[in-house]
Amino acid sequence: MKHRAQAIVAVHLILRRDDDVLLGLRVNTGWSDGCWHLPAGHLEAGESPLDALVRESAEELGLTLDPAHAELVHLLHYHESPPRLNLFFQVRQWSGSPVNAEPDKCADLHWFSLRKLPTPLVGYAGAALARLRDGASYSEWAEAGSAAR
Ligand SMILES: Nc1nc2c([nH]c(=O)n2[C@H]2C[C@H](O)[C@@H](COP(=O)(O)OP(=O)(O)OP(=O)(O)O)O2)c(=O)[nH]1
Repeated sequence: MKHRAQAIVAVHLILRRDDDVLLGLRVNTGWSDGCWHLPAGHLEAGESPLDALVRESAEELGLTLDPAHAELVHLLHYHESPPRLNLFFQVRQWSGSPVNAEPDKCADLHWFSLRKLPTPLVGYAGAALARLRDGASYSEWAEAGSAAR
């Protein structure tokens, strides 16, 4: 019998202001707390990745995103059990100003130059941004490190 993988899907927002990107400092989430990370969220039942991106942007940042302005720029397969498909959408136009709408889960929100990202940064987010800078639309990551392809 075939064993088909059942992957968890997570969407990530690369909100771009010229050469800057918006990152949040995770707290009280139970995963990578104390690290900077892109605004992100898990796909919920019945949602498309774009639905999830629009919902998470509103919940976490108070932003209204037009899905037409979201460009899928990278897919990172995270080797874990279950595996994770991490989708990265870049957005350069939006309505409203980003605010920290979930201060219980995010201690700080800040714009950073893509050339000078903060530490500690969630490893695979930094890897995806670096690979994207190199023009790659696909990469793989395992906790021990990345296996870029
Ligand atoms: N590799 C890995 N990534 C994880 C784990 N848990 C976890 O939240 N993440 C990452 C994937 C996404 O980047 C991001 C989404 O988490 P989130 O906590 O922002 O998700 P969410 O807003 O949908 O909230 P929830 O599903 O935890 O209730 O966190 C994990 O166990 N392994």
